[in-house]
Amino acid sequence: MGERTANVVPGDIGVTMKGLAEVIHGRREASPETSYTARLLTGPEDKLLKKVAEEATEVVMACKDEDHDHIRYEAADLFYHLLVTLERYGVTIEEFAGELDARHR
Ligand SMILES: N=c1c2ncn([C@@H]3O[C@H](COP(=O)(O)OP(=O)(O)OP(=O)(O)O)[C@@H](O)[C@H]3O)c2ncn1[C@@H]1O[C@H](COP(=O)(O)O)[C@@H](O)[C@H]1O
Repeated sequence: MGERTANVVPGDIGVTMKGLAEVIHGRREASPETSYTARLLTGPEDKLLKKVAEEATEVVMACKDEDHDHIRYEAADLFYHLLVTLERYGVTIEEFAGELDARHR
C-alpha cells in the first residue's frame, strides 16, 4: 500500500467517477513510460487483471481489520483499477452507470 490520503473531503460521486474515467480514457494516448495508467491499458492483460484481484483482496483485509480509513483507501485503489479495466475492455462509464441504474427497484 502507498501513502494514505490526507484531508479527504466528500465529493460528488458522479463528477468524480466521470472525471476519473475521462482521465483514464485520455491515458490511452499517453506514454507508458510516464503513466502507470497507460502501462495498465497497453501492457500485459494479466498485470491489470491480477491488480484488480489484489486490490479486492486488500479491501477484504481492511474490512476484516475494521479499519475505516484503510477500507476507504483500498476501495479507492480498487475502484480506480476497475475503471481502468472498464476502459481497457471498452465498457464506458455511462454503460456502467446504466447497468447500476437498471437495477433500481
Ligand atoms: N486514482 C489513481 C490511482 N489509484 C491508485 N493508483 C496507483 O495504483 C497503484 C496501487 O498499487 P500498489 O499500492 O500495489 O502500489 P505499487 O506497488 O506501486 O503497484 P505495482 O506497480 O506493483 O502494480 C499505485 O502505483 C498507485 O499510484 C492510481 N494511479 C492513478 N490514479 C489516477 O489516474 C490518473 C492518471 O495517472 P497516471 O497513471 O499517472 O497517468 C491520476 O491523475 C489519478 O487521478
